[in-house]
Amino acid sequence: MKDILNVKNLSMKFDNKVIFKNVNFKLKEGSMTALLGPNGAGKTTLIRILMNLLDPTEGVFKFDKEIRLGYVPQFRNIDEDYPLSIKAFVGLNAPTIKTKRIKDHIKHELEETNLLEIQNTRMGKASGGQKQRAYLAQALLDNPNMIILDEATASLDPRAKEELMNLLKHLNEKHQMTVLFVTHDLPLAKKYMKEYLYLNHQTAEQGKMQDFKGDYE
Ligand SMILES: Nc1ncnc2c1ncn2[C@@H]1O[C@H](COP(=O)(O)OP(=O)(O)OP(=O)(O)O)[C@@H](O)[C@H]1O
Repeated sequence: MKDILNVKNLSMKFDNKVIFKNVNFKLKEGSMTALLGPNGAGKTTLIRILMNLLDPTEGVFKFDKEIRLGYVPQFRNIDEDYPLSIKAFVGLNAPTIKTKRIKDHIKHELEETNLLEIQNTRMGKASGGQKQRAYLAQALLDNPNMIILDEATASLDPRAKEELMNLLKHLNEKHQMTVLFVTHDLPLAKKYMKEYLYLNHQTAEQGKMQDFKGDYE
């Protein structure tokens, strides 16, 4: 498998505070990587840099030119009276005029994320797992071949966590989706992820998930 991301000598400082320095790593196409590290190690900062939302202090990174990036945040701030249905919420990431092709695409992603049967449920009434899967469906509308998830299982119950992880596994195995998954949940990462990238002490270490020995919690 080819490398789809090459990060070289990446350093980040906020004011004079060094978050990480000289970070080097590569990700392979179709890899499933847990981005691990204690609070404040810079996981979200690294993701924001990779998504071009923040400039690193030093260093470079390069995605393969065929990469289409999707991003799934941790769901939050959806009030109980939020009016949109799950289907309408997912469709926010599609053109306003819903042609048949677009409607079919939305339906396909609702199906892919096990939301089709409850597509008319209001987002405000949906469970945490359903809301989180709606965010995933939204991201999938962009046809990404790499997806970054930032603590997407953090506030889910155990069953909803497993369901989301099984979806990621399916996307990885059936659609060769490359996955980068920020998490503090080591047991979950050990069960579903294949590789790890561990940010700690201002540096990054990479390896096979089954060999991860860090114990930072
Ligand atoms: N825009 C900013 N300006 C100044 N400091 C920042 C900024 N963004 C993040 N930081 C600091 O950078 C450090 C790394 O934050 P970051 O959110 O990347 O860590 P993290 O590994 O994602 O942590 P957590 O696991 O708690 O989410 C923290 O000390 C944070 O306070």
